[in-house]
Amino acid sequence: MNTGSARTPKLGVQAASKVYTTASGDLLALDRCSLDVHANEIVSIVGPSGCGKTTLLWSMSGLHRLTSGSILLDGKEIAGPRPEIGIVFQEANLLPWRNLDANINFPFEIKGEKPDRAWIAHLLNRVGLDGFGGKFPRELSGGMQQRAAIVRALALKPSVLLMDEPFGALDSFTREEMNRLVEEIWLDTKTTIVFITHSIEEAIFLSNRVVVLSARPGRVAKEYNVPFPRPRSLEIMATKEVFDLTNRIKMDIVGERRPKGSEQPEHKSAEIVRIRP
Ligand SMILES: Nc1ncnc2c1ncn2[C@@H]1O[C@H](COP(=O)(O)OP(=O)(O)OP(=O)(O)O)[C@@H](O)[C@H]1O
Repeated sequence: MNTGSARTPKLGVQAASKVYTTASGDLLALDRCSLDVHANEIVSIVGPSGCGKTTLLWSMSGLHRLTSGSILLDGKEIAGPRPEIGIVFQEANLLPWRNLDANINFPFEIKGEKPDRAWIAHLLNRVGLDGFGGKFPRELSGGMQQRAAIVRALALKPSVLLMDEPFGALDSFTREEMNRLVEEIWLDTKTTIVFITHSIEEAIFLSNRVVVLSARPGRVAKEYNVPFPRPRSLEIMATKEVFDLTNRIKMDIVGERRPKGSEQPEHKSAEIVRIRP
């Protein structure tokens, strides 16, 4: 499914800046933010609230235009949404008047393409929604709706899946279940995933790399490789190494949140930290 080479990042963010024009003036959300995501990686993006995570993800999807800078997919600049890039939002956004099958078919109808039924059946089975195709969103729990949203995105066989805090609204038990599901799907498909979350535990559980953004305007402040073996069992997640890494990232975010007076923080190029398993 992936075509990126070892040299060319699957998704490249180059000096991305985004200014929102608001009633009270211009707001710089991203400031020359650069980041490479390699094929088959799961990269999580964390950072203080309002630092520009969603802005960055939407820019990566082509849904948001950057003020300056560029987004490259397999080395080629993108100028708008691309079929190779799927996205899952915090809300499942299923159409309430369509049943699950019809919701999953919807993007294909828009594109005038035939869905790959065998692949969709495989995905529904993978996420435990076998036999639910005739159900309407109101008949499904929040976790089931989000699983359906993941199937809808993966049905299009994207080579990159962008996930914007997809499990933020779920209870912690369902959230852990969903994290295991994403890991399983990734082990299955090796789809490149960029995942935004407020939960450092979730980021560490899922990722090959965790990227910490600075306080707004967002830039990459730090990166951590996450070398723990997969599947990441409860035992692995309870180790001192995971605990220490969680705390380091927490401290980074708290540090970024601290008021820095009127000066803009000066960001050095991102430090890459390697943790031994
Ligand atoms: N459409 C918009 N118009 C104006 N300002 C916006 C818009 N979208 C986001 N912003 C502002 O840009 C900044 C970054 O927002 P963004 O949602 O990208 O941050 P975030 O890190 O995802 O936030 P959170 O952690 O709260 O989810 C915030 O100050 C936000 O208020």
